[in-house]
Amino acid sequence: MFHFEPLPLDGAFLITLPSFKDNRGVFNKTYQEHFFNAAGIDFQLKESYFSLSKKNVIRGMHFQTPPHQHSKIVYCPSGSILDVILDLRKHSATYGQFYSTVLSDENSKAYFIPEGFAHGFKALTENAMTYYLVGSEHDKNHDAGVLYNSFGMNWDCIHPIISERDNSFPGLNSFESPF
Ligand SMILES: Cc1cn([C@H]2C[C@H](O)[C@@H](COP(=O)(O)OP(=O)(O)O[C@H]3O[C@@H](C)C(=O)[C@@H](O)[C@H]3O)O2)c(=O)[nH]c1=O
Repeated sequence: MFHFEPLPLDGAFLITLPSFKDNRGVFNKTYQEHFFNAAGIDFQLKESYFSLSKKNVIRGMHFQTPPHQHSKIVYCPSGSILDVILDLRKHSATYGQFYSTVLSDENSKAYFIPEGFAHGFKALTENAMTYYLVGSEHDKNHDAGVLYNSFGMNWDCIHPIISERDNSFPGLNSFESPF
């Protein structure tokens, strides 16, 4: 069974995926419309992708701006990541607040991340896989971000491996949220 834990950031959930282990290995279910709807989540899949990251890679904090904003389901089928979501909804009581947790092949946890959030993570292992189910198609002109170290998250990482683009995002304080 899916287990949906509502997070303190309204609309976001930490999900425990159904996981079946036997002598061959493991089988995990990542999405089933009926159960997501029953938990109050309306999600329409438009795109899916995954990344593989070296240990201490930080990717984020990413989102797509309106009218291409999206919700997404994120999980880690292989290795482990420290995964972070940041509320960018201007009228939200938790604007600027974040939540972080470990997603891994051991714990079978996933996030449901609503529209209006930024998302990022640090790879805790070599070859950490991050898998996404996404509610809108990629649009490079609306692909945006907030600087990963500008909102109070302790990444516990002195020399992260990070892209130039991610390092050039505005900090949360100088960011005008479109959400
Ligand atoms: C996200 C994305 C990237 N790309 C391209 C752009 C670029 O050339 C290459 C790598 O893109 P990035 O550096 O943005 O990859 P990455 O940093 O892994 O991007 C991901 O980061 C995490 C934190 C998320 O939340 C995801 O939604 C996504 O934004 O892939 C697509 O073609 N489609 C896509 O949907």
